[in-house]
Amino acid sequence: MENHQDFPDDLSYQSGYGNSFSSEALPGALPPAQNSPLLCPYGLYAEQISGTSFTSPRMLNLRSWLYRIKPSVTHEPFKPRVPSHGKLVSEFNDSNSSATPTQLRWKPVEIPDSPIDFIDGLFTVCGAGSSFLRHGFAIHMYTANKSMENSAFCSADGDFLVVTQKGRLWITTECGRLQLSPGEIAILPQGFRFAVDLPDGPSRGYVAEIFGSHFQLPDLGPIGANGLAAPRDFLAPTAWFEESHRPGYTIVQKFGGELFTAKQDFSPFNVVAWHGNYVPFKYELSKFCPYNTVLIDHSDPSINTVLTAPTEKPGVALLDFVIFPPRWLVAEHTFRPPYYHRNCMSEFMGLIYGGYEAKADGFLPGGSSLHSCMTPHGPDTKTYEATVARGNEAGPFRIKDTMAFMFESCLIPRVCPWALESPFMDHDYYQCWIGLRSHFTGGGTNAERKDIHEGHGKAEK
Ligand SMILES: O=C(O)Cc1cc(O)ccc1O
Ligand SMILES: [Fe+2]
Repeated sequence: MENHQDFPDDLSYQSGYGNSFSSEALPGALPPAQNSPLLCPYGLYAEQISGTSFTSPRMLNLRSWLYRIKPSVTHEPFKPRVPSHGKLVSEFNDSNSSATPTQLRWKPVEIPDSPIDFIDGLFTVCGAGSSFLRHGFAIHMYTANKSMENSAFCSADGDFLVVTQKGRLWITTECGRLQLSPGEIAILPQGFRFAVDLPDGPSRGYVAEIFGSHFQLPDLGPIGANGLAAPRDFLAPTAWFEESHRPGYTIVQKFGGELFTAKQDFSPFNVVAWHGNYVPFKYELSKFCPYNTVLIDHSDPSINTVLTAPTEKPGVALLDFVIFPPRWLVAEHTFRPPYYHRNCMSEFMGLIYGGYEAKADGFLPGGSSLHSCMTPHGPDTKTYEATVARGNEAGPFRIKDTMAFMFESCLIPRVCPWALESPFMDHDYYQCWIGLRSHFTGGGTNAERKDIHEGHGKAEK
């Protein structure tokens, strides 16, 4: 039995990142004046899900109240899943991953022909820190070709930010349903149960999971009150429930990177009404309103931050989600592609569609790259040569039909062995820079240079 085949085209959503929502699938299902009445309307159970400690400051406090047919606790004990998954990591150490300063790049991972759902198709590429210590992140990818069957997934470890790259996902959550197409992202917060159906068959994408922090919209500083990702473009689901008897229904819970299963005989999508601010969202990346340089020089990519998961240090992200969307390049006498650089933050990149402005070849939709802390990187030789050949007079140019993104973290990722040994690893990545020639015009001996500097010039000697 597939999960939930019948998503209507006109699913309704509620808008506004960070809002406090309320939603009823049956009129009057929300208790009017309190969260936890002795008896709830329709005989529902009240259940709270907390995404922050009870005592977190009001500005940061995240929680929702779910009114459901049976509470989540109604299940048999959790048991380690058989077969265990084996390719999910949530506490990165030298027994399961290794760090390397080498520039890494992967070709798009092929979606297998044999049946595989979102859970089994998920694998950790790299990450840092620990879900147990509530500080860290994991970057996963998934390839799947079939819907989850009679089961729901849940990460107790962290929030999922899902970037679909190929194939739509229909995601049923406890708060309602989300339809996700390539070019859209979903935030599925820690602890929420969800099921992934694949209406188009094969699907591939990226997931950033964060431990101990939640995504916020970035401050806009001098940009002002508008721009970048607008809160109203983030869509939360509306309440939807099913009251079906589902013998053998399995909750698959990711807990400390291990999978556990618990059986129950009903669907977990039995929430008839809910209210609160701890909710799943989706966002269409084409709605992003980019700001950028209008005269000279290349802006730092932080200007394109969609969401940021902060650490306790001001301005230092556990994980930033940054995009490189279509936009005009207009800077004068400027090297317009990304500059060559080394960064104390680590940069994982993916490509959803089109090409990426810093790489003429080799970085393909569905592929990825990792440039860790202080690892030098920048445009490939072809991009450099073509940019310089275009010269200073390049007019306004519109970057079109592309969507690349970056997960940027202050923590240094360790890479999982299956990612390092992957057949999709591009072992020749370094070659893309090897051809960068010296264009240095100040050659000669120090004495000759001194002469030139003092105006005697070489020819006069
Ligand atoms: O490395 C990358 O391609 C990402 C990136 C893009 C950019 O425009 C400036 C800095 C940066 O790290
Ligand atoms: Fe970079």
